[in-house]
Amino acid sequence: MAYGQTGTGKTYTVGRLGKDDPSERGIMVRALEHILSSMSFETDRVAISYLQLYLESVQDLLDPEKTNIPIVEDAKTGEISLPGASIVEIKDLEHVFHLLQIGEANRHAANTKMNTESSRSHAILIIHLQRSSRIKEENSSLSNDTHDIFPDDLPLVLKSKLLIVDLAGSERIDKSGSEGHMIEEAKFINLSLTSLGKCINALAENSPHIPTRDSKLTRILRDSFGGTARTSLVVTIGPSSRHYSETSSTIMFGQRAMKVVNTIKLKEEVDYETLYKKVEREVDQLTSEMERQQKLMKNEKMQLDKKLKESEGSFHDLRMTSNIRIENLEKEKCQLESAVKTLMRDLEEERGQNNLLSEQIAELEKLVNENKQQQLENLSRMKIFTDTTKEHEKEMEELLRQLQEERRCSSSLKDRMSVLQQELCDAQSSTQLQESMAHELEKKLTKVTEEFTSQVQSLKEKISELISEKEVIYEELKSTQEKVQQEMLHRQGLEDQILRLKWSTSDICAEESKTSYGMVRSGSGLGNAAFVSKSGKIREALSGQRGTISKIFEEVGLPNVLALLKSEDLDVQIHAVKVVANLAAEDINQERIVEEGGLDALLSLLETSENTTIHRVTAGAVANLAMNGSNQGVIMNKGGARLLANVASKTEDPQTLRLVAGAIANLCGNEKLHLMLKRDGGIKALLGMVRSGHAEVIAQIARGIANFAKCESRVISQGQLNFPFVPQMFHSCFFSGELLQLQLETFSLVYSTAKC
Ligand SMILES: Nc1ncnc2c1ncn2[C@@H]1O[C@H](COP(=O)(O)OP(=O)(O)OP(=O)(O)O)[C@@H](O)[C@H]1O
Repeated sequence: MAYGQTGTGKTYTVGRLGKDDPSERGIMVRALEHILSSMSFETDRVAISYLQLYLESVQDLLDPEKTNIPIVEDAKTGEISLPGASIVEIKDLEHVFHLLQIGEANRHAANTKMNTESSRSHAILIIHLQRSSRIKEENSSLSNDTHDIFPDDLPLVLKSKLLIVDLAGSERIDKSGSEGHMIEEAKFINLSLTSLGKCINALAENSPHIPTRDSKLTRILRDSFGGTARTSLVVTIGPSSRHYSETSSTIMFGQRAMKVVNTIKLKEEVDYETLYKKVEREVDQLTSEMERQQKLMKNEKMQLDKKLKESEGSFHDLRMTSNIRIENLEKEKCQLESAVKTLMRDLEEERGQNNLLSEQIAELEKLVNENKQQQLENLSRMKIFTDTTKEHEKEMEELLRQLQEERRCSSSLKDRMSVLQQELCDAQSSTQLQESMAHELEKKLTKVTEEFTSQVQSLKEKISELISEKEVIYEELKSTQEKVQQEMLHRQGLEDQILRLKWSTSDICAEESKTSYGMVRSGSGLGNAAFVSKSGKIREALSGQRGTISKIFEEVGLPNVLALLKSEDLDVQIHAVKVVANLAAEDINQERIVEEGGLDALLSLLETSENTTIHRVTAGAVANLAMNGSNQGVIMNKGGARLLANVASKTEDPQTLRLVAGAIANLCGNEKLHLMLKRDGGIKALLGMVRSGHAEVIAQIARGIANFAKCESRVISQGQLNFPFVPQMFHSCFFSGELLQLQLETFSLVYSTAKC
């Protein structure tokens, strides 16, 4: 900037053209001359705008019609631009002269006292410089994002702007001698210069606020003084002492301006246009390369398709060959399987024969078990035989296991064949490998076949061994059968003996049906002596028969006899009860029969059986057991009185009633059981049997009453005798001669008891 009083040589210093004499040239021409001499038209560009600021209006000196050009400030960078101004690119110095001449011609000037050609406007020459460059990353101040996209060899543009300002004169209005319109000019000039001075002052003082918006001059120069720009100020003064104050003011202005500290910054930015072109070129190259690659791929694909077809043809041939081989192998496999099946059939036949043998052995075991004597011997034989059979079975199992192994071998052969099939499928690329595998498989198959043949041979040998062992077993079986035959004959003899015993027992029972069992023989009741004297002969006969029974009993054993009480055969059951009844007649057997469970079996028969003979004979047996004092309590505890009463209520058979009455009569002999007898209905049943009217029944009833009364007489002193059945008996019975004595004795006892 050239600052100074009017006529002091600002325009002379800055804007002189010096077209013919280079020494006459001002800073504008010299600057452009210097730029043009150092620039390259390939990479660099220089253009100028020539403006004037007149009355706070920006005008284009190169195109005077453009007036009031707006001043635009970039919000981001703070750069000032004048969008409406002409920007003319400079090619050479002549062009510079031409443009500056145009601008000079259009500049507003007026005569002042100070200067006949005083510049009344601020002339501003803006030189736009642009230099293309390529800067590596380390030297670049560009943002990281830009470098991420274009990592190296970036097309960059260095931009610069040189403003050469020829300010209007800075003198005061009065001194300049301006009048009218010129006063207005002077005011605007002073306004802009004053605001320029304020800005310089603020910059010199590092004030936070620079008042650049006060005038258009400071707005245009905003990015050209202070901050990042380099500013040079030419101060022009007049040598005359008359202009002392102006000179002083100008110099002070210059001094303040010297205090302004600037920090220059290089302005560079990416040349996006060039970059775009470059990228576009690269895209074109890549597209053509891609098309070329696609073409190549297409050709390769065609070649590969051709090869694939050829491979498929060869693969088809290979598969055909493989299929033929597989068929051959499967045929061999079928043959092997049929051989295995034949062997299996033979083995099954052998097994069937062995099963038959086992069945026969089981039958033999059944027969042998029937005889206890021979059982142990037969068992030992059977054990030996079973062991032998188990061994044979083990051998058979071993053979079966071997056979299963053969089957497993066969299945593994199948698996191998399937693997071979898979491998054949996979062997698209290698026929040789396929053939070698098939050859190997054939070898394995041959080996397996040989192994199988040898195993079959060994099986055959084992089968022949089995056959010889089977013959030995047959011999043993024959001898065992002969022994069983002998055992059966022996058993037949034993069964004959049992039959004979049954018959003899039947005879004894027939006799007994007319008498009683041992109960009448025992002498616990009243009237016993008379009865014994009358039946003495019978008893002698019975005694002989009981001897026979005792012998059987000793031979067979009580448990076995008692077991027959539960026989399914009614005839056997009846005879068994009869035998037990006779045994119970003996004092020695009575307790033992109860201990061995005979009483339970008899009571069970009384409860469950519907057979009258069973009822009769069982009642006799219970009556005999009831003769024993210790048995009486057991009978009562097991509900014997209740069961006897139940039988008595169901039957009208005098023999049965006689035996039931006898049993209850025996129980009546035990004073401890009287309450239970009453509770279980024994006394009531005894009394109810009077309805029979049969002498022998009445006799037993009377005996029971006598036993009861005899016991009651012993306890009468401790309580009152309740004997309600006596009158009923008197009323119901008739007195036979045989029983008269017994009944008299009974009644006398009853009455004596009642009296007490
Ligand atoms: N160094 C110099 N040598 C010879 N002549 C000079 C010199 N400086 C200025 N002049 C002459 O002085 C006159 C006034 O100069 P100039 O027009 O450059 O002053 P100015 O400061 O630009 O005035 P204004 O501010 O009014 O335009 C001109 O005729 C110029 O030729």
